[in-house]
Amino acid sequence: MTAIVEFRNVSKTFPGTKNSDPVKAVRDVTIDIEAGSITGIIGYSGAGKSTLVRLINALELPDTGDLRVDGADLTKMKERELRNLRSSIGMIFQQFNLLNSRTVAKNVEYPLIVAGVKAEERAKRVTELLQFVGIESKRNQYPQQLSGGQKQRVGIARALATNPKILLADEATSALDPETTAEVLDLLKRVNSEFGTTIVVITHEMHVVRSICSNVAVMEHGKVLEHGPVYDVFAFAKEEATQRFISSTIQDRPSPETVARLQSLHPGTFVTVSIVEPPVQEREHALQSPENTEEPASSGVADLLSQATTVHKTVVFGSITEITQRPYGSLTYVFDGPEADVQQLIENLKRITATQVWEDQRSLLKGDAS
Ligand SMILES: Nc1ncnc2c1ncn2[C@@H]1O[C@H](COP(=O)(O)OP(=O)(O)OP(=O)(O)O)[C@@H](O)[C@H]1O
Repeated sequence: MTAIVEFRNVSKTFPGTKNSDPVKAVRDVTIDIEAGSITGIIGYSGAGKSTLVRLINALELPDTGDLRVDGADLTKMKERELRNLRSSIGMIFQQFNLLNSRTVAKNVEYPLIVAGVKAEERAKRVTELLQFVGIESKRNQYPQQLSGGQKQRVGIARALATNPKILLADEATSALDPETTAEVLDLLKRVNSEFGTTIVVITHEMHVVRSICSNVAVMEHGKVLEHGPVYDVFAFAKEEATQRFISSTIQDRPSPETVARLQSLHPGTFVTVSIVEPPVQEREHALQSPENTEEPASSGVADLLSQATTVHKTVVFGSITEITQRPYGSLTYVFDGPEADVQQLIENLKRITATQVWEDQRSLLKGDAS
């Protein structure tokens, strides 16, 4: 893996005002952003996501730490070099930030004029870009005549005009409806795969991460809590903040209320098992060593269940989805049978996958009219 952005112990504090204390927006962050990746930066409002990303294109400068972008040490650059860096990194925004007094074509042409590209070449490039984002027929219209999705296409064409190696997207789909969001995300995927552009996506929407990102960093209070391949961070989240994020968008486990209702219908021990594959590194290791025949948890779980012949098993809740083309989710079973055999089965399951044994939740149903 080659890093195109390297943060080393980077911090950024905004000075306080008369009425407010200084804000430590980014605290001691050390991460690499992989060249050619689509990396999501997630976290609640105020976590420091925008500041982290604005450090990459030098819209903010670090107070301490080292920051290398495409091999160059940003903290040692002179103002002119910083200006060059800023114009060499594309950026798109939630509110599109188009120039309303200029046509679509003129908006896309603008960065080329700033970069000193000759008129003939500019015209060719603008047409190419508008074709790529699928909006050539609107070239002479003004931004206010366009839908949100069309405006963001113009934003993407403009951001790509100077062939940036890095494209930063700050909540670029948050103002769009779900269908348009999907189209814009597809377009970003094409930018990544056809031009090899590294894309850094700030988002509070987990489905954005699930559908396009290869890597993800989770931020809270200015710190990067976890980062790595999306599947590994999601399936093996260590930090509570990450787990909260995941459960807020992927309802893969029954709520305690659901379990309470199910418990009133089924006698037995309620057990929820995670259905995930091993982390990426372990999987790659397994592929490289043919003697290693480790199975995904789903087949291991199935084997253990079928071996426990004295225990009756009923699936009462299940949600399995895909994250980066790998299974992710859980199944909830009711086990009924001799106590020792049920406990043995649970112990065996715990050895291969995250396994939650539910206490009796039925007290939650008290006062419930239904
Ligand atoms: N220019 C600034 N001056 C002072 N404080 C700032 C400035 N920019 C950001 N902050 C503060 O730094 C903290 C992190 O802000 P930032 O915008 O990076 O977070 P975020 O995770 O992107 O949040 P959001 O999703 O709401 O944009 C916040 O407390 C914010 O108020």
